Amino acid sequence: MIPVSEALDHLFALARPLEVEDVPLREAGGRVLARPLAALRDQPPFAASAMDGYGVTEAAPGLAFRVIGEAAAGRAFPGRVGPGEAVRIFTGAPVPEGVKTVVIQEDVDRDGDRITITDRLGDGDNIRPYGNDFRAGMTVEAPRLLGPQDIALLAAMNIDRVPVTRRPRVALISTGDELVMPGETPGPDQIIASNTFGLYVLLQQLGAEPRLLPIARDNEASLRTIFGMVGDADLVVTIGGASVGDHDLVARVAEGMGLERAFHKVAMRPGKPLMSGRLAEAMMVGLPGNPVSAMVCGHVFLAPVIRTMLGLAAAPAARETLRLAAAIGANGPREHYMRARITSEGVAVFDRQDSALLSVLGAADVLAVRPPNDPARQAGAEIDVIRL
Ligand SMILES: Nc1nc2c(c(=O)[nH]1)N[C@H]1C(S)=C(S)[C@@H](COP(=O)(O)OP(=O)(O)OC[C@H]3O[C@@H](n4cnc5c(N)ncnc54)[C@H](O)[C@@H]3O)O[C@H]1N2
Ligand code: MOO
Repeated sequence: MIPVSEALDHLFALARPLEVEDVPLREAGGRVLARPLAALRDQPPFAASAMDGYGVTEAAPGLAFRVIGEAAAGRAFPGRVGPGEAVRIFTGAPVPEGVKTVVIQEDVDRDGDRITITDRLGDGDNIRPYGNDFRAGMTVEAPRLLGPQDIALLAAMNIDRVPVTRRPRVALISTGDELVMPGETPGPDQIIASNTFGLYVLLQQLGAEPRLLPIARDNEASLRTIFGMVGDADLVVTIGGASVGDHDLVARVAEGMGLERAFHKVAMRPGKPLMSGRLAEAMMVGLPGNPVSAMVCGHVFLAPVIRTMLGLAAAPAARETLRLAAAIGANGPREHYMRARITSEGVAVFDRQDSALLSVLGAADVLAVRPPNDPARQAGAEIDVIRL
């Protein structure tokens, strides 16, 4: 058994960053920017009014002006504004030549084409200077996971196609005679393939392209057949059959098909029988079958692997340090990822930690991480958590 950190090092060495593809801007959300992008223009491309009001050469309570025209967003006032003159102006409009300040309309009395500034004058000139948001050439750096705000910025920079890292293709193989798909009618000794679907969605959320392969049965021929269907997957993930039982055949069959194994068994709870290696062009990760073990390994190992393939920094799942809501007992020799919930009192670790309990995992919002041989802890003690 190797420690979690060593397993992650092996996984990072196996995970290859994928190639770059260009996508239309609106499809770039949730993708990883692969190369820096530079703004193609200045923003705003003219000094712009920040308010609805009147553009004037100077402003003070009591000053009066004659309104000589209008400037709206997308329709500039063509002339120059001189002393005693005002231009009706709207938010986003180019500020005409000569205008030094925009007086908001709430601070003005209007009578026909005459305005008089009242004594309620606010601060500032209400003018956004030319290029004060960004200038042409300003860059958005890569790698970067693009969110809605980034897309808005890239659009303003007039970028319509975005170089992103290709989505990793992940083949998901469930194994076991006992499994049927959700919606099917299980026999009396069968259960529903559940973590398969949890992992599918996790992978999707990570920016991968998961593919569900048919369930492999607990015999070598069936496993070989399904392994033969992984096609051009970058990552092959098996679920179950990873342990030491007579029907746990994944390692043997994968090795028969050329798996160069990097490790098998990690000193963690749950997730001990994890394995990984290289299988022809793909990377393979064999997850334990227990539903919580598979999902925990998804967060602890698959998520960092997918991020690495997407070109993001090879780093373990992010942790935060919080405080325990109640005392917990000593930990054993394996790093323990305990299902827990954040409450107003702190991190409440659930009593029931069996790795088959999806209902408990469903009620959890964090994994509380206990180092190997961590002594008993009192309420209020610090504890690291990984958000689910
Ligand atoms: N003698 C030992 N027995 C076990 C050990 C051990 O070290 N020595 N390790 C235990 C640990 S830890 C785990 S975790 C499990 C993992 O076993 P496998 O990876 O071989 O998984 P299976 O035996 O195939 O299944 C375990 C459990 O999970 C259910 N399962 C499997 N796939 C799915 C799925 N896609 N969706 C829902 N449920 C699934 C399966 O029916 C079993 O109940 O081994 C321990 N045993
Ligand atoms: O991964 Mo196993 O759950 O440690 O029960």
